[in-house]
Amino acid sequence: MVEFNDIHKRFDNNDVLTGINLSIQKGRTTAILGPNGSGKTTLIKILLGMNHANKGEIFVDESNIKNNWSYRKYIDYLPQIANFPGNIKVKEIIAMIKDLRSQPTRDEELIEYFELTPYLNIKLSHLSGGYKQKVNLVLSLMFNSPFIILDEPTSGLDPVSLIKLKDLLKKEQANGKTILITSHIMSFVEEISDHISFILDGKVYFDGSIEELKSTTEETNFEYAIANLLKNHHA
Ligand SMILES: Nc1ncnc2c1ncn2[C@@H]1O[C@H](COP(=O)(O)OP(=O)(O)OP(=O)(O)O)[C@@H](O)[C@H]1O
Repeated sequence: MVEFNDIHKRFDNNDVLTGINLSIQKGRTTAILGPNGSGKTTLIKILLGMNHANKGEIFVDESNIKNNWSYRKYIDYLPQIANFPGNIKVKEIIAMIKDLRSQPTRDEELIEYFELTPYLNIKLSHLSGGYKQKVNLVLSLMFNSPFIILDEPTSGLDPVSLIKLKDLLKKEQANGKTILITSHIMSFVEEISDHISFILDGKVYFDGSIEELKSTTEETNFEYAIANLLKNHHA
């Protein structure tokens, strides 16, 4: 569904991505993992046209995205840090984002699901981090698009909300959606991902299933398997 071909990205003297080759398969949940600063968010932003690659090409459904951004209509995106003006109320930001796309939305269902009804008249600046994240999840997922990209969706969520998010994503998977996530919470990644792409030193260092990762690293525990990738790399 998405093919990254030899993607390079440099910020000033910082070579962040130095030849990323990666396939995101339709109907699968792919986790892009890697240490802090390895370029996960940068790669997502390049796919969305928010950053420009210095080299390389991206194909979505076999069509080069260069000068053809129509595929973005079919993506729900949760940014790692969503900054909206703090003096706007929850219900107002939801209405504003709804107005941007004239499409049917499922905001009411999601507001109820994340128990946000009592907070609709609260200003964003008055919300806790976890509630802000729940509002961001409603904003990102309300268009019910077939391709979901979530950059650190677990950020600030308490255990009950985390379980709710996992259940919601499992339902989306069952409905055939394609999901791309980044997260540093390995239990979350292990539970919902079909495929792991691990970025290190600007390249894809491991690409395969969780089972393949465990057998490659000879670790039965997923978190240790990821740590093993890093340890062996630096050995
Ligand atoms: N707009 C920018 N200008 C300059 N440098 C940038 C910019 N955006 C990202 N970077 C740098 O690119 C590198 C990769 O950043 P990125 O946010 O993609 O990493 P990440 O893997 O998502 O990290 P984390 O796990 O900490 O969220 C970092 O060194 C970061 O400082």
